[in-house]
Amino acid sequence: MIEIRGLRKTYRSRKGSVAAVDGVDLRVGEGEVFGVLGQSGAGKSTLLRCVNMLERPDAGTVSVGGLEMTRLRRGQLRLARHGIGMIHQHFALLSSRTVAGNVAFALEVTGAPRAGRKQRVAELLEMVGLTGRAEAYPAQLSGGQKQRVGIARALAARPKVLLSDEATSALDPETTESILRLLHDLNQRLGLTILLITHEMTVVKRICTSAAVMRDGRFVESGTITELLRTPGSELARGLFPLDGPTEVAGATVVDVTVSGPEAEAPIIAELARRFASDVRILGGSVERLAATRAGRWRIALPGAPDDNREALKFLSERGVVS
Ligand SMILES: Nc1ncnc2c1ncn2[C@@H]1O[C@H](COP(=O)(O)OP(=O)(O)OP(=O)(O)O)[C@@H](O)[C@H]1O
Repeated sequence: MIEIRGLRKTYRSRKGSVAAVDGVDLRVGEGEVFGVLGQSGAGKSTLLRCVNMLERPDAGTVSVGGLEMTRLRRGQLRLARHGIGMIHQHFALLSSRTVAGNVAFALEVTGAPRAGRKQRVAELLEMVGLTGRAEAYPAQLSGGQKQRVGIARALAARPKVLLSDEATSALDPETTESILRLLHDLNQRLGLTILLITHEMTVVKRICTSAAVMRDGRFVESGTITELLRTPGSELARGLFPLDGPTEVAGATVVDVTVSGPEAEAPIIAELARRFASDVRILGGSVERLAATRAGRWRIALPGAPDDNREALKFLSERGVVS
């Protein structure tokens, strides 16, 4: 649905130049929720804004739903943007318009026929759980409600793709959860493809089926969550499941084990104890439900040196990632 190849964008000023996006390749399949995680200044916003051409890339190609965005003329681009909704960290609502007025505005801009607008606004407000707040003004709404208006507005033209620019960063944890639930629900109900940028691991954990870590304009790792969990040393896997517990134990071999999918439900540690190491100790870990899969990660101590545990380590490697 979204395909980006060799994307570059450099900002030049008197102080010098910054390669905000420095050669990014990205593919987001239809119905996928792809999260780009990175710290401030990593280039996430620039990348996102290159998808709907709010920023013009210096090099590379961006195609959305098969349309090569970099080649479109102004009029064509305006039409193409109707198929790409966008939501923002600070909501970007019109303060002088009511909730219904904000949503209706999006319909006006896209040239939707006047006759059906009222009904469509009601439909959109229902979809985001704001029925009953149609006549309120943005100043009378909570942060979560404002973002719901932002989402309704972004979906007005029935886009296939939603771009989310730190949509939950200004919200408290509970409200973040409810907005992520709504986005997940819309993804499932409408088959909406979502590309989001965030600096919060929780967002990736809750709704992303794939993710990338961006640093200094580049992706340092990228893949489906399941693939990343199976990649030894993956930063994202570590971030999704921070492990506490000591990394060294005298007289024992300490290993981290990551499993996903059906393996996360299997009694792996019990089987390990029964077959190889009855004195195995769990030092830390958890099993969690991610958007795409169920996964578990444990730090365990096996009595003896690695050589004494060769069979046990082989058993673990066959079932998950051992690092
Ligand atoms: N319009 C601009 N002019 C000059 N430099 C810019 C411009 N926009 C972004 N930059 C620079 O490009 C780099 C990437 O910025 P970008 O906003 O894309 O990162 P980000 O990961 O989204 O961070 P943040 O979450 O803080 O916005 C930064 O060094 C930033 O200062």
